[in-house]
Amino acid sequence: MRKIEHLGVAVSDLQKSNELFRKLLGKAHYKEETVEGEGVKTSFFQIGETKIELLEATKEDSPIGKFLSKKSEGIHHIAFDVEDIESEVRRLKDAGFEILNEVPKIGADNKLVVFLHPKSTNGVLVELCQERV
Ligand SMILES: CC[C@H](C(=O)O)C(=O)SCCNC(=O)CCNC(=O)[C@H](O)C(C)(C)COP(=O)(O)OP(=O)(O)OC[C@H]1O[C@@H](n2cnc3c(N)ncnc32)[C@H](O)[C@@H]1OP(=O)(O)O
Ligand SMILES: [Co+2]
Repeated sequence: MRKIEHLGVAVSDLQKSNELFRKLLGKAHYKEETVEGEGVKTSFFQIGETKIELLEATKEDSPIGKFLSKKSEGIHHIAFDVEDIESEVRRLKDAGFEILNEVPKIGADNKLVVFLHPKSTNGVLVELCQERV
């Protein structure tokens, strides 16, 4: 793990939250991107070395849709930047963490991503991100 890549925040209305975070952070988001496979539309704010990723569900039956139906808006996951996602998956699996998708999938912001189940990470949904070349 090289650094915190982003903090994922689940929101109900991406445009409203873009404006709120623009006021909060004093700068606008640098991109919006929909990840069809995840049923999510994202918006990214760069803050120093790390980012805030706002996440709005594009369909009810999606991780963010389910999260918002059971909980409220707020912090959804923490993402770590890794150099070699496949070796990190092997290391973490050997260390007893539950990997949700052993095969990395395409994420937002030009990344390959893997998620760990929160029940094996003290209740924190963890995402691993590797820059796609
Ligand atoms: C990839 C695009 C983008 C990127 O950065 O590139 C993203 O980050 S997309 C983010 C959205 N995608 C995901 O989150 C994929 C991984 N998530 C999942 O597979 C599910 O959401 C999962 C397995 C974490 C939860 O599934 P589900 O909601 O169907 O199950 P439950 O509601 O029964 O939850 C089980 C258990 O986990 C707790 N939970 C659920 N979500 C979270 C969370 N975000 N943080 C912490 N804990 C969470 C939930 O409370 C249940 O706990 P329990 O004690 O059993 O009540
Ligand atoms: Co993320």
